[in-house]
Amino acid sequence: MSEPSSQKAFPVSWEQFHRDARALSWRLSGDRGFEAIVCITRGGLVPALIIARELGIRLIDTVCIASYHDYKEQGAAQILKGVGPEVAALTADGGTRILLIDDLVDTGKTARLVRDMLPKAHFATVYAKPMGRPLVDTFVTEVSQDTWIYFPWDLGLSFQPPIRDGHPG
Ligand SMILES: O=P(O)(O)OC[C@H]1O[C@H](OP(=O)(O)OP(=O)(O)O)[C@H](O)[C@@H]1O
Ligand SMILES: O=c1[nH]c(=O)c2nc[nH]c2[nH]1
Ligand SMILES: [Mg+2]
Repeated sequence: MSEPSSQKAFPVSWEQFHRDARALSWRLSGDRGFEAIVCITRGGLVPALIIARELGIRLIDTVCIASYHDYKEQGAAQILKGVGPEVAALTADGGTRILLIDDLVDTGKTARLVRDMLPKAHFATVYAKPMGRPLVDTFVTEVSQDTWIYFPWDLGLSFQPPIRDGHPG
């Protein structure tokens, strides 16, 4: 997906991401019987660490999907790797004891692919946009469809021109 300049920017710091992933952990806590986390790489790796730590889940696997090949073009979504044998053993009932994690749902294309693989898994994301929201069971913050979320692992420190010099923000 492109990141047009007309989109609103929602930059997220490491501290804020940690706080939001913890808030998601709170929403997922309680006696829910999750035995494994499956995170959708790569963005799901970071919240999966935080959620696994908070919920005490040690069996963690990945579904590797490549759908946005760079910041300009959205390529066809491709599953590069499915779950391994330990998690596959939990899929006979559709995956009710599996917690699926991603950083965000946008159009829902990625979520739909994974839902097809694990239809009864609980799907949780930190952020959600309206188009993808119906595919997510639990999330923390919704942003508008025309908002681009900037994750801390994609950002760096840079000079900010003073607002009076025409800073776009
Ligand atoms: O709802 P969608 O429109 O499918 O978009 C959401 C997906 O896009 C991003 O991943 P991306 O494919 O950019 O790869 P990455 O996680 O490796 O950065 C994000 O991490 C989600 O997985
Ligand atoms: O860094 C990102 N921010 C987003 O808002 C987004 N939507 C799809 N893929 C995305 N990646
Ligand atoms: Mg991703």
